[in-house]
Amino acid sequence: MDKLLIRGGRTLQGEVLVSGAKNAALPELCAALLTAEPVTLLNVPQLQDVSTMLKLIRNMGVTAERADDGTVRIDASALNSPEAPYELVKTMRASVLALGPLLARFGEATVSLPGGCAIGSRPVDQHIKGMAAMGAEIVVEHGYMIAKLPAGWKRLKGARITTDMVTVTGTENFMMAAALAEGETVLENAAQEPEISDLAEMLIAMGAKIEGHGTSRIRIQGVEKLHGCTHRVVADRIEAGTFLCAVAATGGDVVLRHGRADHLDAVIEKLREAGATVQAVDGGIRVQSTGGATLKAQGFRTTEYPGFPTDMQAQFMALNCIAQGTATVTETIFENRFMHVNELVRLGAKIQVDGKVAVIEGVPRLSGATVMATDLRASASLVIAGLVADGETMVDRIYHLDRGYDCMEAKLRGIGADIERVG
Ligand SMILES: CC(=O)N[C@H]1[C@@H](OP(=O)(O)OP(=O)(O)OC[C@H]2O[C@@H](n3ccc(=O)[nH]c3=O)[C@H](O)[C@@H]2O)O[C@H](CO)[C@@H](O)[C@@H]1O
Ligand SMILES: C=C(OP(=O)(O)O)C(=O)O
Repeated sequence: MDKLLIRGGRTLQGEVLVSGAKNAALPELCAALLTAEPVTLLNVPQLQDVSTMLKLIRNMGVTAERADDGTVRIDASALNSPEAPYELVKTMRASVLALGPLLARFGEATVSLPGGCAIGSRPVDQHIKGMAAMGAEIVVEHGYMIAKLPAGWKRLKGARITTDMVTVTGTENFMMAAALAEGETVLENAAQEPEISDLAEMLIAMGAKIEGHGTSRIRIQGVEKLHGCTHRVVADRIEAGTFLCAVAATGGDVVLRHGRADHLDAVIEKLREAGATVQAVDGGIRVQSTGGATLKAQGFRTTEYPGFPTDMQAQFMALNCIAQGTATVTETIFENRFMHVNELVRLGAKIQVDGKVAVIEGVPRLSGATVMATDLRASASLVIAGLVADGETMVDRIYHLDRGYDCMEAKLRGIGADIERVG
């Protein structure tokens, strides 16, 4: 099993190319199921989750070709098996995004329940509630959501859907299903993440009628058919945010090419308050920092976009570990997203957790050790901690990292980090 070996203490300088967003590419690969015409996605990141999603849609009779330059061509004209089996869904929760497109295009879907994961129980009750509101008959049996249109129906029916909480993949599933439904769908309490807007723009390029994406009320007028399109996947704000935290913590001067500062307001604000200089520059983001104890620890609460993203909580916590002062971090989205804390403590961090709240007291130095990654962003926080720690840090179980970071160690090496993958 691959591990990352990091020799800490280097500052980072140069330029990093930010990849396409995992959380946009995954729903967009599913959106290609909505049409029988070819769809081309550009800037698709090289990630394990993308490979899993391609496997999932190929399993449905879809042709999907991936080129080294990030182009993926999908032809779902021969879609013949509307099923997302447990073996694939269990490794990637985003498989639930097949539910809406399959129901809309094929009139039925059998999608495995994803089950819990390291960061929380992550139920899909809202996805089920929304599809049912559009008329789908949906039961949960033998670990699967089995959904179909009522007898005699050709399409889902538009509906008003108000979810109990803001759900990102829920909003995406409803938007995709509603694009081909009969009549109007209004999504209240919709997620506003940039990935939602990126998906909406792709759907609009396919002929969908969508308004209000990027706000909490999205209106979709269903159309009978969608056509093919070419769409470029938006830059990954979480990858960019991860590099921002890494450079702020180690010190250095790095430009994140293609990074979108306007998608990272809450994180950038905190990095500035911590003492880093972060600016939007032409075609990217520049971060300059003197690193370590010159920074001040920053408290924050994770919330839905445009608030501080839960997917950045672990990485910012790594920075807080070596900053001056004490910070309180509250995780409000997932009930178990502090799995990185015990591993950071193994590196010498001082952190106390009480329920949703972690209190981090900055220490002058971390010292390298072997640590274990437990989920995707926890892995990234351990890499950042390893970059600032004295001596060698070995991060084990980096298959979690490979799920969502495109060539992370090569990108870090390119800006001066001493990091290598070992078997
Ligand atoms: C592929 C993808 O885009 N993943 C992102 C997406 O996950 P995902 O879409 O799974 O997360 P949600 O926005 O749905 O989850 C938000 C909260 O709602 C709860 N919930 C959600 C749906 C539901 O049916 N019932 C329910 O109780 C969840 O358990 C969680 O507590 O948004 C998360 C929150 O920003 C990010 O961390 C993930 O990176
Ligand atoms: C939690 C994440 O992803 P997923 O929803 O795919 O598990 C993430 O990207 O941090």
